[in-house]
Amino acid sequence: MEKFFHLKENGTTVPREVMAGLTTFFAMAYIIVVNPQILTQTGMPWGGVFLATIIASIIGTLVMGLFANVPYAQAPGMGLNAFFTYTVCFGLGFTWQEALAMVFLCGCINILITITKVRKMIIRAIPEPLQHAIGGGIGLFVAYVGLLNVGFINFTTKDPDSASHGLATAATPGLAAINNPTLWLFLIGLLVVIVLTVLKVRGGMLIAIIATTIIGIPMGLTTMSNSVGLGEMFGQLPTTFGALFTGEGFGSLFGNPARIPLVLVTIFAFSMSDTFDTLGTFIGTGRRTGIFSKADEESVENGSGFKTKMDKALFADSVATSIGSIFGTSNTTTFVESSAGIAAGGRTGLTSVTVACCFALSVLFAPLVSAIPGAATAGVLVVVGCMMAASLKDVAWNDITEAIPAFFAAVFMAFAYSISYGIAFGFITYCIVMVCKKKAREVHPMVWIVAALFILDFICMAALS
Ligand SMILES: Nc1nc2[nH]cnc2c(=O)[nH]1
Repeated sequence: MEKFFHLKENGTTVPREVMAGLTTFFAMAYIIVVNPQILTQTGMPWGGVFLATIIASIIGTLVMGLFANVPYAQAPGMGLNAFFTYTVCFGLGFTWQEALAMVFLCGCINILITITKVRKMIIRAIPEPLQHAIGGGIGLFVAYVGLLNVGFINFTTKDPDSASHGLATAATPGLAAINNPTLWLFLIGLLVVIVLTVLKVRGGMLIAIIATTIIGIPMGLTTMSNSVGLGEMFGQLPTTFGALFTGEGFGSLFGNPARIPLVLVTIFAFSMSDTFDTLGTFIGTGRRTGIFSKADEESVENGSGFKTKMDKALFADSVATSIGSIFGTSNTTTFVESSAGIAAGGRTGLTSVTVACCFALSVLFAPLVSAIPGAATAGVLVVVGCMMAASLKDVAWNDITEAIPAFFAAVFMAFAYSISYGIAFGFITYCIVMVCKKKAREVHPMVWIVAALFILDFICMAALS
């Protein structure tokens, strides 16, 4: 164990890693039920997506732990499963088999830009203040994921008459009325995790999740209502497994030449979002905790192959998407919830292996795992977000030229509910600021390229919508 994971060298122990793994798993276990809820709207079978979600998470997380030896867990991401269902299938009219084929190609592009070190070159090119802003912004994003999951922040639909007055008709965000048991349980959980964190109780996050789940029993919130038979689940897996390679997947995707530009633009949008989601997660969580050192990030030209932790972690992330799509799920990505386990002391791949074991057990204990209410984990995500927001202190906020790109990167991440779009706005405004300062030449070519690609992405998305 010691030899494989280098626990001493990373200043950690087996119990700490296992505790961190459990913390990360409980913080992200909701994806096991939420991902099927979203993807089945496209017509995919529940049991098949449920198993695909777990299998993709196990494989992706194991590769991360055993190959890269870093404490990150992977699962199908919430941003991209919504994009898969609502934009690609509902909006653009692709079938779920065709959408899976595009996710597979997006995974292949990820692998290509990882082995050619393009992803790492992008990381290196990001100016330091933007890196801090991305780290802090991920904190805002994590906290927002928690608040939205539990409905503490909700959206009230505006009066449709607003349109006739030239006003936006979309929903207005606001604080929910605290008049239901879910929000009471969330506040209890938040209180528990704040107290345990401030008192520096070891395993405080995990204790908070378990305690809140137990408190939820008499409140009727910790229930096993999501149970499905194992036989039923395995019976449905063949419907999703390999569906992308059939005539309904790749066969039909490239069968109509008139639709190929649309297919290419959609794959491009998938890839931009997936790539920058991961970069943001690694930069945001890995730097401050020392999981990835600066030297690790900078070693890009010094070697070929996968020599550093960062190279291996990026590779682990890139293979998971294609593997997940073969089993039947949208893009698998490195979860920001891994930061809960990192905050609990996780530093090596043993944390990830623990998460992967929990995912494997969750097939057998599906009703039990799905019984953990969102209200029990949301408080942990808010406090983890608060810890990660510390990176914002390294931005020189009184220098407006640094503050503008940093603000856009950090705050848009939460406003747009997308790590990638936060990074997009950070890059674009950074280029604008540098041009105004007559320092355009100092901008790394990679930053120009990425900013231009994001603008192209926004134009394509606007044209398609
Ligand atoms: N990085 C990341 N973490 C997540 N956790 C839940 N959904 C996501 C996602 O889309 N990206």
